[in-house]
Amino acid sequence: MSKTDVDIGKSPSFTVSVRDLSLSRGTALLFSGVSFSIDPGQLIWVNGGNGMGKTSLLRLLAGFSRADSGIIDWSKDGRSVAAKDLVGFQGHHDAFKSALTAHESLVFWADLMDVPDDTDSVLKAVGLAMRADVRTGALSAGQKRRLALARLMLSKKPLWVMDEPTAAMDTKGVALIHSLVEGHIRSGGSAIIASHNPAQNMSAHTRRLTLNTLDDAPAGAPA
Ligand SMILES: Nc1ncnc2c1ncn2[C@@H]1O[C@H](COP(=O)(O)OP(=O)(O)OP(=O)(O)O)[C@@H](O)[C@H]1O
Repeated sequence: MSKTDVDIGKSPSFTVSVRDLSLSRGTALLFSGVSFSIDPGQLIWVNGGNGMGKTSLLRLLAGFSRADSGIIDWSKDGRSVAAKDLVGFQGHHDAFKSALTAHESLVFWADLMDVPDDTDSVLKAVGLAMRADVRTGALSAGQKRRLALARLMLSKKPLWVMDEPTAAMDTKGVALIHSLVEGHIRSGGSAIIASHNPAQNMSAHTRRLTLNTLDDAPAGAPA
């Protein structure tokens, strides 16, 4: 493990299996026939145009909503577990209270997630050590994204589900995300990333899932 790798504890053996998932919104079929599985050390890159259902799929994977049909099985050490036991989610909304400082926000989340308070080290890892005492309401958009990344590291969850993590990030921020995800995967984690950008080879086991159905043919499994 290198200095920036995330310690996710004793390498858990986990798999998330998705079988024949379909989801509609209103009268529109977003996707159907989506099947894949992800194991430690793997990365799945979810592509698709605006409104194709990337966020909706990620929310299913995080256990926040239910599919119309199909199965998602989250398993750890051979036993089915709840999504929250495996998945750390980084979405579009940061969910930080604007009156709390960056440091206070992470202390709050560490307590809520019942994980060790490694606040200082994760703030440093995302380049926010010097902004630790700034209210989150006064952070820039990119700094808020970095803080959300720090919370994801803090969560110690083995599967990172990330929705457009590079949005609002500068070039250094994009490189930082790539290296943190690489480190996470190297230390036995995995990641599912939705992005408009082409897939990045952050893992030797990178696959791509393209959502392009919207009311027509089923989306295929990742190549
Ligand atoms: N709760 C909801 N109620 C009704 N429609 C919804 C709901 N959530 C999503 N949708 C619709 O489902 C479609 C897919 O939305 P989603 O956010 O998953 O797309 P996306 O691929 O992430 O898009 P983008 O690239 O623009 O972020 C959109 O047409 C959206 O309006």
